Amino acid sequence: MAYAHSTLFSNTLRFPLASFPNLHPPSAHPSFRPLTVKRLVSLHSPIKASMAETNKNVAVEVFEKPDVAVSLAKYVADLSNKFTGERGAFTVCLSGGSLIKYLGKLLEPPYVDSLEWSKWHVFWIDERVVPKTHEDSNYKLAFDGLLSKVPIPPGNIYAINDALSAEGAADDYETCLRQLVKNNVIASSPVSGFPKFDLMLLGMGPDGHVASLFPGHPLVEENNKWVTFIKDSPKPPPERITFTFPVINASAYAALVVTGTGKADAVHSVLGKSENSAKLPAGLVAPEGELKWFLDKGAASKL
Ligand SMILES: O=C1O[C@H](COP(=O)(O)O)[C@@H](O)[C@H](O)[C@H]1O
Repeated sequence: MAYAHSTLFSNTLRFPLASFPNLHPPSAHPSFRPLTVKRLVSLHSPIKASMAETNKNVAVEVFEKPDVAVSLAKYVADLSNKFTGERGAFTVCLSGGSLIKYLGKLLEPPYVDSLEWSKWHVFWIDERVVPKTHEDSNYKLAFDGLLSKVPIPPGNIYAINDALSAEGAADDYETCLRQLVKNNVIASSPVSGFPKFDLMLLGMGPDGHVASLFPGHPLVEENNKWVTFIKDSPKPPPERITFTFPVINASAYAALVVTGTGKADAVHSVLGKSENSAKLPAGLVAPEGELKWFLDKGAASKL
């Protein structure tokens, strides 16, 4: 088994549908659900936009860099309150990379003392197949930066089994998730049958990858497994496990937290008017519920 350590906005301005054409993922993708822009809203100095289809929303917000963390903390806290109140548990999935530092405001008042940390269940959307003490470990990053500082029961923190091969760790993590769905800790999507996590917190690489789903890699097309593995990741380390798109896209809420000018091209490819970008993995994120992009001005500089 895997280790257990171990809103929307008032309309002020409308933009044409064509403003974010690349949010329409390729129809061949198993998780494809077309998005239709219902409204885009621009408020105060940050760009604030919201797009919605009948039963889902996509919002894009652009902040001054320090405000990314402020807004993200409020967003996570609101969802924690919602789900702990409604179902007595909050299932939240973390990425590695730059995301963790943007969660730092959760360690400050009012959140640190008011959130029901004991009801959190924490998972990894992707993990590197390295020991949990290794500098490349997404678990270590999150544990050192967040999880060790809040009273989440150790049994509610689901790290991968770092004693296994990549393939073994992916199978083991999926087995763990299946058991938690059986026990109703994780909800199940009535639409797809895949596990329905309350919140996915995603980052995006400069190449447009999310989780360990890289552009052009066959894993992007995986539509049966819940968790899979990669041994040839273009970004080191090469061996990783990752949630598949059907799991990412079954979630109730998903956030993409993307900062820096180095990601502006990929952001433009997904959200802008570029022709060939819909194939980037970030453009395939389409949760059953709501998707929100948290961008800083650098990442949004080419929109
Ligand atoms: O390798 C990874 O990269 C992505 C993006 O990381 P960032 O540092 O550019 O934000 C991350 O979301 C993923 O979890 C990680 O394994």
